[in-house]
Amino acid sequence: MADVWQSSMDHAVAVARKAGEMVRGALKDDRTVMTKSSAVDLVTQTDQKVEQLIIQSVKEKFPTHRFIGEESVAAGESCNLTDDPTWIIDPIDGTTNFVHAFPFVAVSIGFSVNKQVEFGVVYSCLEDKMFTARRGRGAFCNGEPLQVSEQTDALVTHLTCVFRVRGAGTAAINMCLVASGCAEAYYEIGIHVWDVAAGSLIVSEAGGVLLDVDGGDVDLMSRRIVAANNRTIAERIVKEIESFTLQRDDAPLQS
Ligand SMILES: O=P(O)(O)OC[C@@]1(O)O[C@H](CO)[C@@H](O)[C@@H]1O
Ligand SMILES: [Mg+2]
Ligand SMILES: [Mg+2]
Repeated sequence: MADVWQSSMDHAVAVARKAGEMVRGALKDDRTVMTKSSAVDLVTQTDQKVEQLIIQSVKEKFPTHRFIGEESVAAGESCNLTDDPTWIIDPIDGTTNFVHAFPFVAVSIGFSVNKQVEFGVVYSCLEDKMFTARRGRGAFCNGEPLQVSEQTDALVTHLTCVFRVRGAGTAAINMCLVASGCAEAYYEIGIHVWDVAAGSLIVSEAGGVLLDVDGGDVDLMSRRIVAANNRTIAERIVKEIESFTLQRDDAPLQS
């Protein structure tokens, strides 16, 4: 049966590649850094230009679709997920890495309909790795199928004291490492929906498990996530985490 979202997904892959070219080009230029919510929340003109590039090109092709983009939200746009087809965009996931030319920098595009992620595209642009997933149809890296690891002993991306730990500095790539079988798990409290919308589908389509840090179902607006190769490891991580609650991404704006 024809896939109604295939042309949107093809467009996402094409525009992510273009965005990656922009990011690679910008690495050769001066990278002027600004801050957003705190001294460690960085943004560059490249983040803003890449988001404009993606949104503009999607608007031309799919004028009725909606957007949640990191830099648009930072500029005051709302962050509410509706049932409408919605592009959830992190133009550069790993801005700190980008500023330092640390080679893990991703363009992340998730696409949801009826609040369900239909496809995810994460382009690790300095590695030239294009991760894709379509709901119900598997996850791929540069066209090769992805499968989570079968290990029962965990290598974890991000913070924890009981497992062996690595971190790429980008939620999107950390999740693709789990999907690729290079790490068994990733967890984080403090991410935003644009960091994980695409990566979450890539993990689940590669056979992985997603949980909230309290062990319930994952909620992409809650700013908390555990992604693992299997339920046993996900639940072990849930047991170890001292969880806390942050203001949700879709909390009403303060006036
Ligand atoms: O602001 P950016 O670069 O889009 O994203 C910030 C980020 O890279 O920082 C954290 C690193 O662990 C992750 O939560 C998240 O993906
Ligand atoms: Mg990000
Ligand atoms: Mg970003």
